[in-house]
Amino acid sequence: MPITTPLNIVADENIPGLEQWFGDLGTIVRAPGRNLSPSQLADADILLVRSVTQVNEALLANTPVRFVGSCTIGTDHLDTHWLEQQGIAWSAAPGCNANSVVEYVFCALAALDVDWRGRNFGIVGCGNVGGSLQRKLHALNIQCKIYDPWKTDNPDSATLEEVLQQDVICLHAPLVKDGPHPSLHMIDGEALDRIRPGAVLISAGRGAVIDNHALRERDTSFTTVLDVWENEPDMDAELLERVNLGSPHIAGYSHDGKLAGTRMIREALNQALDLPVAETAQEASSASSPEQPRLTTDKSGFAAMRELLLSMYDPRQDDTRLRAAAQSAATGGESLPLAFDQLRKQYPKRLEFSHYTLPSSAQLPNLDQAVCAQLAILGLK
Ligand SMILES: NC(=O)C1=CN([C@@H]2O[C@H](COP(=O)(O)OP(=O)(O)OC[C@H]3O[C@@H](n4cnc5c(N)ncnc54)[C@H](O)[C@@H]3O)[C@@H](O)[C@H]2O)C=CC1
Ligand SMILES: O=C(O)C(=O)[C@H](O)COP(=O)(O)O
Repeated sequence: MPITTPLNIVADENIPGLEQWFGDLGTIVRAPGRNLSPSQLADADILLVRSVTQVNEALLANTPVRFVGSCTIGTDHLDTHWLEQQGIAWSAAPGCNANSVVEYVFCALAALDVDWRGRNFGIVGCGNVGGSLQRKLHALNIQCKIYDPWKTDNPDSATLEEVLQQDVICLHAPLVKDGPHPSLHMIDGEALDRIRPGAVLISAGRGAVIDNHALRERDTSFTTVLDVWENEPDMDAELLERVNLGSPHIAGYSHDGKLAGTRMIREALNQALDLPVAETAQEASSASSPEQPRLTTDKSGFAAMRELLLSMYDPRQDDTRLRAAAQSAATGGESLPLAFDQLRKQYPKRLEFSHYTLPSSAQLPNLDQAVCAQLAILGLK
């Protein structure tokens, strides 16, 4: 159905680049996404959300909303079946921050001082995130096994049991509650017991893919990295004490990934409602990236690679902030759910590796060619 501008747009206040990408279309009202109510949508044509807004009949019934855009990869917060039944167009942003999550995986391993060379990886869920991780591992000559019940023709395809036997296990499955391959609590107590002592488990898909209670109750002999938690933002503070590295669901929070999400939703809206691309948005998208500080290290080998990666992004800072928030909540400060959301809202600007230039051998004589080649595979220019 043809649509005329100006439009009324209601958007999660945490979506960056709203003005550049949607400013030409009409009025933008920003609101906290976690508690959006139907009354805020009484005049809205377009609803723009991130993953914290449950978009369903309870929110949208009897509102004029005709397009819902989620500037995220995940779609488990959208009742897509109901939206389609109602003829409300919708889109998410597949792959928008996949590279950010892959970089998070390598930086988490660097933070834990786990040299990934010579280790075998297992990946659960081989879409944009898992597939990109698999390609990087192949390029780095690292073996991996994949469990993805919808992609059994993958050359690295394996059973979940085999994947859980690897040295580094990365969970990148979406949250699926029904159908032939649900992922809800796919990593239950029995699955956790299969993980080998000394292995590393990294969870950066959705929290409830792991049974958090089962994980908390176990005396695990493997290293655990959790970016996502069951019942966010009301995460289990006791579980945080048990994990080696924790963060408030920010694996995908590179500046690039967030802006890509906003851009992709504008493109999807253009398609759905037959709208032109905003000129200002085209200008914004071609803006060059700011000058980055020169990377430096006097180390060699993996120690050098580790130091360089952590100087671009160090997940231990996310861990420290989350633990401080949990500690403060336990001693009468701001509640952990509020603090969890605040940490995400005030997240520092994090740029992907591609913004950084590989140091030349003249600049860093201790850096051998093999490490330079690996850094290039990881995305440095
Ligand atoms: N921590 C964070 O900040 C972020 C988390 N995510 C989460 O990661 C998930 C994956 O992202 P993408 O790879 O981009 O999604 P995608 O949709 O491209 O790929 C998901 C893959 O998982 C597979 N899958 C579905 N059910 C499965 C099951 N039961 N077991 C194993 N694999 C299963 C699918 O076949 C598909 O290949 C998203 O759905 C989202 O929930 C995404 C971005 C950032
Ligand atoms: O894209 C996804 O899917 C994610 O998990 C996002 O990175 C989560 O970010 P918010 O939508 O919760 O801001």
